[in-house]
Amino acid sequence: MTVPPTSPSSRTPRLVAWSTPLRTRFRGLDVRDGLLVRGEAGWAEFSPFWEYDDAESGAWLRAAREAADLGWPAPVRASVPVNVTVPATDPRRAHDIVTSSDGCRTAKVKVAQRDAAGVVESVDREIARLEAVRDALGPGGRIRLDANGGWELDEALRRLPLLDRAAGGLEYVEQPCASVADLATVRRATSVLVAADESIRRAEDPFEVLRAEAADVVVLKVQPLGGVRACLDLAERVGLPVVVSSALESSVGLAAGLALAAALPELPFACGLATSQLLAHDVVDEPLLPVGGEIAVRRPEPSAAALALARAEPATAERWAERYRRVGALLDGAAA
Ligand SMILES: O=C(O)CCC(=O)C1=CC=C[C@@H](O)[C@@H]1C(=O)O
Ligand SMILES: [Mg+2]
Repeated sequence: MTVPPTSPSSRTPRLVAWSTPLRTRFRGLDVRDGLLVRGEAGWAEFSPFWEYDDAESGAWLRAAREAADLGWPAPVRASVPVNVTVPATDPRRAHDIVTSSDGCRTAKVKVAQRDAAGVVESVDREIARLEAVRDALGPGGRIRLDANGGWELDEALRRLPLLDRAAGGLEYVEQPCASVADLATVRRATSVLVAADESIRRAEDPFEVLRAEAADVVVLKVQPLGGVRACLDLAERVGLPVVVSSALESSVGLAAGLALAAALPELPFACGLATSQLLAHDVVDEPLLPVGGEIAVRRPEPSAAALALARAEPATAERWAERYRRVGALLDGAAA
C-alpha cells in the first residue's frame, strides 16, 4: 500500500501493515500487528498497542521517524545477550519455551496476571511455573519476574519471598506494583532487586523513580520512549543499569532495540529482545533470534516471502494507515 507523505520528515514513505498470531497468549493478546514504514535510512516500525491513544502513540512515531529518516548511532558491541520471555502459561509450556530458546541463560517470567474477571493468578500457579523454568534452565541460569504493576503492595511483599525460593534465587522483579512509592517500599522491604518499566515508559516524570530510590535497574523500550537517541540520553541521565526490552515488535522494530543495546556504554544484564520467538510469523526472512543466547547486531529488511504470511488484512491495514496519519498530524501540529 502506498500513501502520500504525512510530514516533511518522511518524504516518500511506503507503508505495510503486518499481523501475526502469537504462539502463546501474551499480555492478553493472541495477535500482534503494526505498521512498517520505509524512509531514506531504511525500514522502521510503528506499532503502539491498540489501547494507547494518539497522544501516547506520539513517542512511538518519533521512534519510527528516527529509524526511517536518520538511522541509529554506531554500535559498540556486535551481539547482545538476551533473555527468553515466558508468558503466564502452564508449567509444561513454560519449560518448553525455555528449552527451545536457543541457549538463553536468563528467563523473564510473567507473574501477577489477571483473568477477564480481574482475579490475579494464584501464587501456587506462579510457583509451579518458576519451578519448571528453573528445571529447564539448570542451576546456572538467571530468573527475573515481570509483574507489570499487577500486585497490590501487600501481595508483592507476601509473594516475593515464596517466588524467590521457588526460582532458586531471583535476578530481579520488574514493576512489582504500579506506583513508584510501592516500588520503593518493595525495594526496602525485600532482598530482591527492583526494576522499573511502566514507571519509566508510561510516567509523566521518569526521574521520580530516582528521587524515590525506587529501583535498582531501569527497563528502556525504544518505541514508547521516542527513539534510540532519546533512550541513550535517558540512560545517561538516570545513571542506573539499563535493560533494553522489546515492545513485542516484528524484527524490523526489534532492530531498533538491538541498536540501543549495542550503543549503550555498559550492558550488565541480558536484554528482553528475543520476542520474535513469541510470534508465529515475522516480516523478515531471517528474524532477529538468539544463537547461543545472543542476538547478532544487524538490521534486517522485510521480505515479500515473509510478508506473504504476515501481511495484515486490508481493513487492519486501513486502520493502521489512518492511525499513522492521525498521530503524525498530532506530532507535526505540536511541533508547529
Ligand atoms: O522483556 C522481555 O522479555 C520481553 C518484552 C516484554 O516483556 C514486554 C513487551 C511488551 C509489552 C510489555 O507488557 C512487556 C513488558 O512489560 O516488559
Ligand atoms: Mg515489563
